[in-house]
Parts: sequence; structure tokens; C-alpha cells
Amino acid sequence: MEMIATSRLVPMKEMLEKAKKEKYAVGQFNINSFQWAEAMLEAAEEERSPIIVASSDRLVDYLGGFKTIAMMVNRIVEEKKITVPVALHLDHGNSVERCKEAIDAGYTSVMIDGSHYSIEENIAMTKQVTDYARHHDVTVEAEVGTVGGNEDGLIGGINYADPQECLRLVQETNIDALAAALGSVHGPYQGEPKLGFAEMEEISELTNVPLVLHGGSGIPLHQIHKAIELGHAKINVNTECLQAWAKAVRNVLENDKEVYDARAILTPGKEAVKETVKAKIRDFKSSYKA
Ligand SMILES: O=C(O)C[C@@H](O)[C@H](O)C(=O)COP(=O)(O)O
Ligand SMILES: [Zn+2]
Repeated sequence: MEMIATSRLVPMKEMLEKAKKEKYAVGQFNINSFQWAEAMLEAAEEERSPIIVASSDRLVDYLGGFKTIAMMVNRIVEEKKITVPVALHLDHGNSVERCKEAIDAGYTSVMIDGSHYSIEENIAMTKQVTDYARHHDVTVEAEVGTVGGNEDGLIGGINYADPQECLRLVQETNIDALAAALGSVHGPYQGEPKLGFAEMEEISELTNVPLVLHGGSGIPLHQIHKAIELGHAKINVNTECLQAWAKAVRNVLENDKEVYDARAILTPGKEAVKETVKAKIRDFKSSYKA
């Protein structure tokens, strides 16, 4: 096993336990290029907030592989003299093997997404990951139920987490954080999100672990605050950053048909991601919690 020599990254576990206790949430922001990692880390430092920088499993190869990502995030933390706690997380890990690869490369947190399997298979997969992660001081998140998806403007696939299945997963695998799908959606919502707050309260009380809210873009602030009140300590955001980035880059290209310099085109995109992350950190009440 080859690990990067000096990691400046921390596990997610303590971050989330503190957040749950003090009633705020730590934002997880997905990187879509290394400039995004810079934007997020600068935002967290300026807000004095802990942060979870994540790579979604489906984008790991596009970003250059696990080792490249871990090395780059570490180096940015070092070069930019980032002092707030930073966790590097594998989002929606596809398999036990992918989670182990991420851990070996220096990730400090992984999500094993067994939510598309039966609860027995989900528990079996998750247990293999927690057993491996414990030896490396790495945090593990797992999911029950299905977060909905927006495909061609239609929301589908929402499957509410069953409280007893959540309890089994937590008790039998010893995970550190639970993504209990309760009506949230990846991508833009159509109308008001319908989150299951009664189930949220029940699952939080039953399991007593920090909850994770996927599909954190586009949820009204009062629902975000209620979710935090009811046990959410981590909120995942990707779509709102992508939308802000695309708007800023599109503006540059539309306003100057002759522009070709990559820095001129992409810097406004980076600034837009940074401002979006700062606004989310404030919404999640994690400013000055570093
Ligand atoms: O798009 C990804 O691959 C990452 C997301 O699934 C992330 O885990 C998430 O839940 C963010 O949701 P969004 O803000 O609705 O994109
Ligand atoms: Zn997600």
C-alpha cells in the first residue's frame, strides 16, 4: 500500500459529531476540476469553516484517478496554507474495492453506496468497508433508501428509507454517518422538496448517528435548518455549484466572441463556485466552527 507521505487531511467523523452536537452541518462539495478544489478551500478558509471536499466515484477517472486527486488536494491545502479542517471524501463509492482504493490513496472518508442492493447485501458490503476503514482511521458513510433523480425534467426514483433498515445498518456495520434518503433529489427540484421530517426525527433518534442529506441543492433555507435541527450534520451540494459555474463561464463566452484565453474564461467560473460555497457554509451555520 502506497500512501502520500504527509497528509494534511483529517477524518470526517469528529467534524460530524461536533456539528451534530452544536446543530450545524458541514458542507460536502464535489470537485469537477482541481480549480474547484481551490475555490472550495479558499471559501472554507475565509469563512473559518470545516469542509468536506468530495470526488464522486463516477468522476474519479475523469479527474485523473484516486492518487492524483488525493495528492492535488493535499498540495492545494499546503500551498494555500489552509488551516481549517479538510476531509477528502469518496462520494457514492460503487463497490468495496473502490472504497479500499480510495483509502489506500489517502482519502480520509468514504461512502459505500449499497442502496441499490437488498438490505442484507448493503449491510454485507458496508461491513467490509468499515472493517477496512477502521485500520486506517477513515470515516464511513452508507445509504438506505434512494435519493431521487431528475432526468429530462422529470423527478423519479425516490424511495424513502425504512427506519428499521437504518437501525440494522448502523448497528451491524458501525458506520459513522448515515444517508437516509427521505425525499431529496439529485439535481434541480420541481417545486418545493417534500422531505420526510417525521421519519427523519424517528431515524435520528433510533440510530443516534450524524445524518447526511444528499441532493442539497435547491432546498429552501427553512427546510435546511429543520433538517439540521433533526440530526443532519453533513449536506451534499453539487448542482448549485455547477449552475453558478456554467452561468459565469457562459457569460464570458457570450460577452466576448473573440476570447480564447483559458484563464480569462475559467476564472469567473472559479469565483462563482467560491461564492456559492461561501453562501452554503453560511446557510449551514458552519462559519467560525473550524
Ligand atoms: O453529482 C454527484 O455525483 C454528487 C451528488 O450525488 C452528491 O452526493 C449530492 O448529493 C449533491 O446533490 P446535488 O446538489 O443535488 O447535485
Ligand atoms: Zn449524492
